[in-house]
Amino acid sequence: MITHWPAPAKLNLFLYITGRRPDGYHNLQTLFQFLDYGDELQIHADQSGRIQLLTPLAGVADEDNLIVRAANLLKQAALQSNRLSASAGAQIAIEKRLPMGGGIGGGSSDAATVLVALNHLWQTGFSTEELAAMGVTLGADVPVFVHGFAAFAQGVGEELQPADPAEKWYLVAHPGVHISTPVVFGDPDLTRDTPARSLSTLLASPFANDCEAVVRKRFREVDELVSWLLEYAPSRLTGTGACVFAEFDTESAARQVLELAPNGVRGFVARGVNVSPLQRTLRGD
Ligand SMILES: C[C@@](CO)(OP(=O)(O)O)[C@H](O)COP(=O)(O)OP(=O)(O)OC[C@H]1O[C@@H](n2ccc(N)nc2=O)[C@H](O)[C@@H]1O
Ligand SMILES: Nc1ncnc2c1ncn2[C@@H]1O[C@H](COP(=O)(O)OP(=O)(O)O)[C@@H](O)[C@H]1O
Repeated sequence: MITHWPAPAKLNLFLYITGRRPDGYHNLQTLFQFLDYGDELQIHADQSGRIQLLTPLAGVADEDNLIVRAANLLKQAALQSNRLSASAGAQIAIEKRLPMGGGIGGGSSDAATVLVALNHLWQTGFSTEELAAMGVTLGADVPVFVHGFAAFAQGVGEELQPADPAEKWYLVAHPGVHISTPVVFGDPDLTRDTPARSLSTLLASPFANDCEAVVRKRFREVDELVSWLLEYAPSRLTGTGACVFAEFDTESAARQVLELAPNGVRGFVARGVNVSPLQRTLRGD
């Protein structure tokens, strides 16, 4: 019986905005890779009929917590298709390591881990595709965490194609500011007309993030952090921020730079991985 389930972080190694859809959402071309670092969930299936979160998150009501929402979503879908009895329940605890709203996908990853873990523990037999389709209703990044392979994503992030980028070491740093995703996507200066390109063309070009210019313009802390990291290594924003990452060939090189981080900057060092730690746990690796 698996009781400990990883919920890894992700990076957007590149992120380009290729257009705006009639519903206001933006079409993206982005390359997702996982980090061998993240939250850890303890999940016990029981017969209480209830989903219990033993470790509430500060500032997030339990009913809004993506962990609870994912568990309820799976339970409802399983009840509707007669895969589960109403007495099925779960106790869930989380060790939260990933900064919330940092562009490294913590909430989405927690949700994906709950979907995958409870599908396993409750033996509800949903396919990965079915779990991903449930997950996308919780957030655009949930499907990539459910599938568990590094991926080139298009559309609003739901069209996934497996990818195999180099597994570098990363220093991921948080400048201590909160950045709202809708505010970034609503900025009139956002580049939203980058021409769509093939994956092979994108992999052969320098990687960039179209959100970075507006985020650096709005947040001096991000601007200064990127400038500082660029003195040591190729560095950029992940997602819509606030985290930025610098890439290194070795763990020790990344750690040396982390030790020099300015006051107010929190960070960690982790390896990029193309198979998610969640997949490895499920496969018993
Ligand atoms: C752009 C990414 C890249 O990973 O940013 P991060 O959240 O990781 O920073 C994500 O796909 C984000 O996904 P997620 O954080 O789930 O976004 P949502 O809650 O669905 O969207 C928040 C708001 O951002 C805008 N939005 C989001 C995604 C998108 N492709 N186009 C948009 O215009 C919309 O205004 C939407 O109402
Ligand atoms: N389990 C959870 N972990 C993190 N955030 C959560 C969770 N449940 C709900 N949220 C909400 O989702 C928002 C986005 O979280 P997160 O996925 O960490 O950021 P991002 O999408 O920038 O990577 C948070 O600001 C928080 O309000």
